[in-house]
Amino acid sequence: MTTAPALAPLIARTVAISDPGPLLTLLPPGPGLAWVRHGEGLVGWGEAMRVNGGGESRFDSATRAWADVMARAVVRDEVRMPGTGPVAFGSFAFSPTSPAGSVLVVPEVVVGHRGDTWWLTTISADGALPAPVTLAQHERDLRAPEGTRFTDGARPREDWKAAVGEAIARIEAGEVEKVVLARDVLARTTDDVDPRDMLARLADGYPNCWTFSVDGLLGATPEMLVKLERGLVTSRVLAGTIRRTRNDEQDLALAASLARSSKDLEEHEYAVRSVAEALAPHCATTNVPDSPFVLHLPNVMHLATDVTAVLADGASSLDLAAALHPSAAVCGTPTSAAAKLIEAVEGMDRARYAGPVGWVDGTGDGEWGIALRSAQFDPENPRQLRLFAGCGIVAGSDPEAELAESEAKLLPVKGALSR
Ligand SMILES: C=C(O[C@H]1C=CC=C(C(=O)O)[C@@H]1O)C(=O)O
Repeated sequence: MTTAPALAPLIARTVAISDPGPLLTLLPPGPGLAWVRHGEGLVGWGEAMRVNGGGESRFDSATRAWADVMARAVVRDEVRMPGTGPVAFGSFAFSPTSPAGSVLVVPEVVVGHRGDTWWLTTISADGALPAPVTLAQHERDLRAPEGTRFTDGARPREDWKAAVGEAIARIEAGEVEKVVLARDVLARTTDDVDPRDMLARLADGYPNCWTFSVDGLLGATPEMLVKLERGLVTSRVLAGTIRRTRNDEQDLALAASLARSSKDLEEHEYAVRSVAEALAPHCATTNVPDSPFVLHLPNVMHLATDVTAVLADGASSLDLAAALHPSAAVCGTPTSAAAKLIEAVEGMDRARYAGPVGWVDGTGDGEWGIALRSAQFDPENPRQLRLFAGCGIVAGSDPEAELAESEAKLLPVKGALSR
């Protein structure tokens, strides 16, 4: 783990501001940070502090580093809402063995919006007062470029289908009940991609999702691993998917069949159970609805359950994300056997795809989504990105249908990169 700079206290000041325009238009050129849904959320830029980590202890070391920083911080917060005061954006690798590790970034500037309130937080980590900031809007290009080429990533499609077949055989042999297998796709664009345009397209096309950007990982996830706000815990669990057609009537019939599909209900149940069990040690009461609802997104529909709970042990949102990861929505059941099966048959490094991504504030409140429907920029090459999608596999799965489902899940990011 590296923490820099060393011992100067973090100094942060939050003030209310008038509506500065849509959050995503405020990002200046460069690697921006974002967590936005329906126009609300946080954007940040500059880097007051960065904490890199990795391995099994990546969550612990991030939690400890953030607690140390906050213990020494000097904060003047005139707004006092979740997300005001200093915040850290973070992204964690799915697997402890991934070289992608983890990162927490404390920006120098954060702009937030919630309801009728907008705020500006300025942060410094060198002991000096934060520099004043003038906000400016930057028009974004919502039209995706032409000429982007997509090619198979670590494995050709036929190989991936064979891996799904292998997973089904192992499920039938009783090794696991459910496993999530993912694949990657490479995108090569003809011009440099401006991440801010990509974010604007994702937010425009998928307003019900959380559009995020942390350290070159961008996406629009529909799945909230955990949100903690003043003691109330919420988690949106997704598992069980059907592709949308372009016909509303047909989609309604498909939604009804999804809600009755025993294969999808089984896949969903595993995911809900894994979340409820992981929250239980931290919470006084947990409310799990009896049956899921169908979440309609422009590309797919999912079985969805909103789990709510009341925090009992003072855990932070980052602690809860660590306890919940990896849920059965991205790993499987039982967790450790499914993780081993993924290592054995998936054939790629997921890096930070399917890991927690989000933010935490100085009180521990925060929002951590699962980094789905996402792409990782190549730090060496702004014309190359790695896209990811995965599918829950149970005994009743079919490799061809899973490949088609993975393609449907790639649509948001593909659509943000090509016309
Ligand atoms: C693993 C992914 O989706 C998960 C979330 C929702 C539905 C899923 C499914 O039906 O397989 C997956 O569990 C992905 O989008 O890459």
